[in-house]
Amino acid sequence: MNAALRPLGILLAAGLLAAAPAALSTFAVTLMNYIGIGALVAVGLVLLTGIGGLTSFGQAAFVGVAAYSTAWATTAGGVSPWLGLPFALLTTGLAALLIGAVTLRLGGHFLPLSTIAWGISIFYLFGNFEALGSHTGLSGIPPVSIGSIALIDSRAVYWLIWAAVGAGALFGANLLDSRQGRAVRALRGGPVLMASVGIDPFRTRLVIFLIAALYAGLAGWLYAHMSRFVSPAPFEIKPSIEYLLMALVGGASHIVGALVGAGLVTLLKNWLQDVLPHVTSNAAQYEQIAFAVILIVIMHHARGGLVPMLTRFLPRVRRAAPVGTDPLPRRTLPERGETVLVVDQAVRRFGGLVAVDKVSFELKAGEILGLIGPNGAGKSTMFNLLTGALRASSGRIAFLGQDITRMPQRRIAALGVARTFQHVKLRPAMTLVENVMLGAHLRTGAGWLSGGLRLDRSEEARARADAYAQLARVGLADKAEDLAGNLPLGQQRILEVARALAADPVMIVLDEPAAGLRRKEKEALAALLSDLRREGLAILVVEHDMDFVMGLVDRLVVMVFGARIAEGEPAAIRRNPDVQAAYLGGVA
Ligand SMILES: Nc1ncnc2c1ncn2[C@@H]1O[C@H](COP(=O)(O)OP(=O)(O)OP(=O)(O)O)[C@@H](O)[C@H]1O
Repeated sequence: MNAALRPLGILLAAGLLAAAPAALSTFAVTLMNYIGIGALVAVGLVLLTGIGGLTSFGQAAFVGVAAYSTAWATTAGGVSPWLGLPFALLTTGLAALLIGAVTLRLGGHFLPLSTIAWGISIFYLFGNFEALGSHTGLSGIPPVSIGSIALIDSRAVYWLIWAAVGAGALFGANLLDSRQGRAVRALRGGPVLMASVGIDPFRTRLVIFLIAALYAGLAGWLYAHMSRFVSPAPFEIKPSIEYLLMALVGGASHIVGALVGAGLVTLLKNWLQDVLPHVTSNAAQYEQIAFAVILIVIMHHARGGLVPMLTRFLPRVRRAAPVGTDPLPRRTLPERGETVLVVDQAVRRFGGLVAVDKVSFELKAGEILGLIGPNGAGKSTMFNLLTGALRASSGRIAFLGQDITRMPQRRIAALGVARTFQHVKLRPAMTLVENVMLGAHLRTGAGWLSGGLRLDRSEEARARADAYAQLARVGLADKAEDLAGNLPLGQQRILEVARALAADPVMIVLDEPAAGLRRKEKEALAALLSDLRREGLAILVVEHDMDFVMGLVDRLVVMVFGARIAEGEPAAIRRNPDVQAAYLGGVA
């Protein structure tokens, strides 16, 4: 949305919402309350599913855990509903952590499947638990009171619900524009990308799963004190699917989409419940069929949902470049000439295939080393061993004197190893500057809460200034606010170099950085790498473009069939008969 339109849109929406209780009938206000509760759950699902790519069919069960918790605490325990809220969030949070810890390590379809199992089982638990009123449920739940005013009337509860929706939406939007939010947005880029910039993908998944459950928990608390009665039915798998539908219809990757989706699905459901009994005696089944049809139509025609479909026609918000902000502090690099990397007899086998066969070499600060060899020689595998993306079968790799042979990728990144990828791994829907800021994850420390509450602004400003500086360095500053997915492939490679530099590394490893670059871009890249060498960085380059490599590197290591067949200065390598034979015609 346009920068000027956004506050105007928010003001208009807030004005309409504030006028609604006075303007609408009691029935319509009650409907609005249900929309608000649905919207809260859907905001959590936007973060979890739309942005993080983790599908949950169990959100209604989390709503139920919270609703039952507060119902039980306030009826059997006699505590105030305000105390019921932290209790409800605690039980929901614990349930989410438990389920998340068990299932989030499993990839593929395990999460959706296990959330279905969780959604079904919790429904039966509620229904069979005497203390929770079995299938009859719990009644007599007290309303929430503010001072002496009990929020009994739907017009009174309306304010509480929509204040919660407003706060929840704001927290979600803030979070997405923060350090941890970028981590969530990077989840779809895969674990190797995440770990290469020092992010723990499992932890990120677990926390966003927890946050989505807490949104559902807040909705459950509101629901229990609005209805003043809870029974198992609203928390089974069908409402879970409806919540998911809300997020998908509105636009699974937009917070506003959650609100729009909740509105549309609730209104449609209400309309179907009015109309279908006149048409069929099986209204409930036909309602499900109608929702299934809508879901299929959306999947086919508007995968991103309605909000992105509409905002596509509006100009995107482009932030101004930072002015006068200090960038992030930098580490002290090792002295030039100091050995930073020692690879000693590294071996990596894939079954019977030896992809890296007893390879040894060293790399010094202020040096560019080229790793060359024909296709399948084992260069990328060697790279993956150095960065921790793969473990060596035997041998030893040391970085700055520390044994990193079996170290997890994230810890190696934290020591100062940054990389680019042969197959570019960027987040296309994030801007260039956001992609680069991802690289600075370990140099910043803002947590989830400070991101959501916007307490991270000064650190964010410094990280942005730093990212702009890196983009300026690689010649992409004028495109800083463009989406990375719109860049030509060659420039995407350069953007990966900027992201690697944002980590303030001691060593960068570049996997075919010149592939797809035009001549002028190659020259600019070579000039940049020479500058970095002068600054004392250790640089390792895998490259097929011999002209580029020969004019740039200090030394070359040549690999063929996994083994190192030669090492030396470019001129000597050019003359080496073994190398010429390996390349069938020479490298010159
Ligand atoms: N995960 C894997 N499982 C099985 N074999 C693999 C795996 N990764 C690489 N290999 C094999 O190891 C050998 C070395 O591959 P690698 O990708 O490291 O070569 P490369 O020198 O980087 O080649 P290219 O220049 O084509 O990228 C190849 O035979 C490849 O098929």
